Amino acid sequence: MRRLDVTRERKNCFVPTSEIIAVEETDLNKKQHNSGKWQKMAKPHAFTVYYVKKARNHRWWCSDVTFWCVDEQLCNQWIQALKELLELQKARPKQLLVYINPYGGKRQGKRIYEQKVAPLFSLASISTDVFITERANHAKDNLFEVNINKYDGVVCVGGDGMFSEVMHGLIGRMQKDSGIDQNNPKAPLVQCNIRIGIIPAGSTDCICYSTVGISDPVTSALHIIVGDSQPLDVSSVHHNNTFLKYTVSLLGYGFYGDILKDSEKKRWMGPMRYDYSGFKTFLSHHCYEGTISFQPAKHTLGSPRDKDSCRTGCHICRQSEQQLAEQRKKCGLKHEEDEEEWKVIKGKFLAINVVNMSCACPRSPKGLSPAAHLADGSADLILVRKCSRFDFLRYLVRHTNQDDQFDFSFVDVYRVKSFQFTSKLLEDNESDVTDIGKKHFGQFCRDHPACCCNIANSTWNCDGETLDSSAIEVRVHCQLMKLFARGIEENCKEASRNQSRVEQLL
Ligand SMILES: CCCCCCCCCCCCC/C=C/[C@@H](O)[C@H](COP(=O)(O)O)NC(=O)CCCCC
Ligand SMILES: Nc1ncnc2c1ncn2[C@@H]1O[C@H](COP(=O)(O)OP(=O)(O)O)[C@@H](O)[C@H]1O
Ligand SMILES: [Ca+2]
Repeated sequence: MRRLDVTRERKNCFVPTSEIIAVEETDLNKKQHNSGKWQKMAKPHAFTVYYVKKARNHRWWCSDVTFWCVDEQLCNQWIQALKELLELQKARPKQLLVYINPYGGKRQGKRIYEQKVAPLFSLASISTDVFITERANHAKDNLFEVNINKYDGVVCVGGDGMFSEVMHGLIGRMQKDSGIDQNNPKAPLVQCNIRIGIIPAGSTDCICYSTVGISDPVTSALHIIVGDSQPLDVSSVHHNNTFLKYTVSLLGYGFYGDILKDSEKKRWMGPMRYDYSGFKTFLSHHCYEGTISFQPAKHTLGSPRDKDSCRTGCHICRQSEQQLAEQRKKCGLKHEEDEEEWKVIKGKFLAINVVNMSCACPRSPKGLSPAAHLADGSADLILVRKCSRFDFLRYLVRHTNQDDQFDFSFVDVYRVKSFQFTSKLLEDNESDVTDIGKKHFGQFCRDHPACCCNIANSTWNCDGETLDSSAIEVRVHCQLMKLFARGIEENCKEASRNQSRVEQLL
């Protein structure tokens, strides 16, 4: 194929076809061609290639380059050839179902979608059915009714809560269609092959940040367009053989549960509500007593204290994927009895966090567990035992800097595949239902009334949704669903430098 010269003073660049967004014949009436030698062309022809340009900090944006030539046939041949190359990109979505939460974050979801995302989808010839939610659970309910097979993916515009809603709709629908009882905590769940794309427009946007590396609507739209795919572990939460919720990011009791509960009353403050409630909860310094049991994740190679983080093409997640495939071959969807040992820990805790991913977000760029993996079939259990306010502050500050947040005597971290928690209050009530006196201690610790140990239960923060249950059972389901994402790319700065250094387009 002959080469076309690249016009303008732009540096030449190399773009993999997988990152070309669209190719269009250029409207010469709109495009100025009064620079360089093209000015002298009697009747120029041109086409424009739109492609992904990688900037710093994992940010992507849509750039374009226009090629001019005098030969109309040659120009058309190039357009045709490039369009055929794009047709070969089979992982790209053609039809998407979009849910927008107009009240998430700073209430900008609709504007963000219309101004930043819809034009890119249209450029990439993606058709969309857009649904603006009118109430909580609207998207979830709708997902049980729509003809889901019509779509190549579902996009949610909002925060982690909105993502959680869409995920519950899709996973729930999948289990219902396959006759799986979600109330059975041991039921092997059916994988959800319809990918979800997240356009961040919420308050924390931790799921987007932890899977793409930045909370930026344009970057996320481009990940959807190029058809990226990132498998994701999902944990199910049950109480007494009753299904409560699924979680992919943070399941937190104590500190993060209390922040969430308080912040819900301050929704009008927007994302700032978390700073306000965070400060208030920090000052209240409540700790909670209970029993934790967990099964360590022995199948995975990594550890929560690893220095390396989960990155695009992570070998630890790939190894778990292989194990999963082998297990499926061996047992199909049959449940395999799990006899592995349970470890039990009793104590007083300021925070009990179970995280399926790092939980990195703009507030905490490394996240709650920097070495957690997106798709290894395990979660990191972080226990912050009762300590002084000062020590707890030191711990929190380490969420925002490079220091090791697990290097404290009052913090323990375990990689687990299942986990259970029962609050002391519930244990007492269950073991001694007749001892009515015990129930009247109210908010105070019986051992030391002056300490901050709260006899009342905390609530669970389940991906930003409150969950009131003082006893739960959690199980990690390896790679239960997929996102339009590629994980966090290594050496992003290096990649963007290379992109502009290499010399040829195609
Ligand atoms: C002295 C400085 C202390 C700073 C500590 C900062 C710690 C931040 C950790 C953030 C962890 C985030 C885990 C993600 C949780 C989200 O799923 C949840 C809901 O998100 P969304 O639906 O988008 O609103 N967000 C939260 O629970 C907020 C936690 C904020 C804590 C300050
Ligand atoms: N139209 C709506 N009105 C009220 N709540 C909604 C609506 N659509 C979705 N929700 C709910 O709002 C909650 C928070 O949404 P989210 O997009 O995560 O915003 P934020 O990040 O600010 O919490 C979710 O639980 C979701 O179910
Ligand atoms: Ca994981």
